[in-house]
Amino acid sequence: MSAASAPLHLGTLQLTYQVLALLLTAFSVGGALLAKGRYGLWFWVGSFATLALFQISGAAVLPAWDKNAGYLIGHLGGMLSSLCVLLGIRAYLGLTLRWKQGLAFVLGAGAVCAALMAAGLSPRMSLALSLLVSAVLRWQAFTHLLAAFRRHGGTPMGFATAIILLSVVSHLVRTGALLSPLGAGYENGFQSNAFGMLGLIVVLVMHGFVILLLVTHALQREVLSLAEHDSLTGLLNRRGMDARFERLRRRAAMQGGQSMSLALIDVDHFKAVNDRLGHGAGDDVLKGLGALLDTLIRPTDLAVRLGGEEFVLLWNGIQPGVEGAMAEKIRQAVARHPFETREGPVAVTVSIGVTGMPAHDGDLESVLKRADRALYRAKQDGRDRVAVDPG
Ligand SMILES: Nc1nc2c(ncn2[C@@H]2O[C@H](COP(=O)(O)OP(=O)(O)OP(=O)(O)O)[C@@H](O)[C@H]2O)c(=O)[nH]1
Repeated sequence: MSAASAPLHLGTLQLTYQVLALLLTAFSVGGALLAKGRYGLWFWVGSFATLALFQISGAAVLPAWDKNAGYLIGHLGGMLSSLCVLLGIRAYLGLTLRWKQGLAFVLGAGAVCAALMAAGLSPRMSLALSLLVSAVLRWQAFTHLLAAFRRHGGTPMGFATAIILLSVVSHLVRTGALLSPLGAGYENGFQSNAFGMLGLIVVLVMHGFVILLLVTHALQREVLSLAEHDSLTGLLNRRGMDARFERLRRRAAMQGGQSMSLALIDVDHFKAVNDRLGHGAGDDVLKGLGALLDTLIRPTDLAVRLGGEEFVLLWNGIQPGVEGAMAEKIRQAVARHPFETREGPVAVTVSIGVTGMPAHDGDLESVLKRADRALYRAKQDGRDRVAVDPG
């Protein structure tokens, strides 16, 4: 990492690298400010800044005092930068940071590097060790990203994962090269310094790409989530239900054809609530109903706001024939629940049309039609009741 810190003067190449590193730092600070510090971007900024600052001080300042300290500070900078990459990815994925353990690991490795050089071993060995430590930290970052990619997919996440893996490989290759006869000229040779600086620039550009890819991935997920959720209640909307239904149906079919049931829920005389208390209070009722329905289902079931005052519950993996009783429990829970609104508590009732379907031949359109037929009956029969369509 700190091949750049070897010469005691700032050559043209070195200056170019450091200007580039500072420009990239400024660029990512701007990006982080724009993104309001989300996605753990500050750690990425840290990774740039650490590399740049440590390289500059390692190359330009400390060697005048102690050449080995110059090397050491550069090697430490490389490891801290890799730690920033790991923390950035952990923050981005919402994992606990564990920065104290990371810092202790890096500082411990730094102490070993210092001891190696104090014992008369070449800075080459210290660099090799620090690159190995960086590879370990980056490998952890890679495993986190890979797990996230397996869960969520997405091309940008795939590329980001591949780039981090590439950076692990490049660190290992550099370690190998340093330990082989190829690394012999590390301390003095202009060529190996040039090679080292080129490596650093590649790492910085890689970091830049990973940031862009992760931000793209996060934005893509945000847009998809907005498109599939209802803004008032936060429940899935029709599009979100369509997207998940097929997956649920296939899973239920694979698990031995367990059946699914769909309940279509409609608030009774909702127009009267709006007319009496205003649209705002009506919205509060819908929000409260959405929240209540969400608490009444299992995490594997779906709660959906289909539109207006119409909701859907989709139960999967239930025994055939129990859907009527389940819908009745929902009806009673709604009737008992006072909904908090800006105009005070409001009580509403719901009518529910419910129907079951064998998982293997469920077709959402026809199931919805059957539930709608049952709902129509529940309304006709006087509301605040459940009607079952036998399918
Ligand atoms: N506050 C609010 N009202 C909505 C929203 N979407 C639809 N509505 C209202 O919901 C009411 C639905 O009225 P209707 O379809 O006549 O049904 P209802 O009054 O509930 O009567 P029944 O369903 O026959 O019991 C209409 O007044 C719509 O304006 C919404 O997002 N917020």
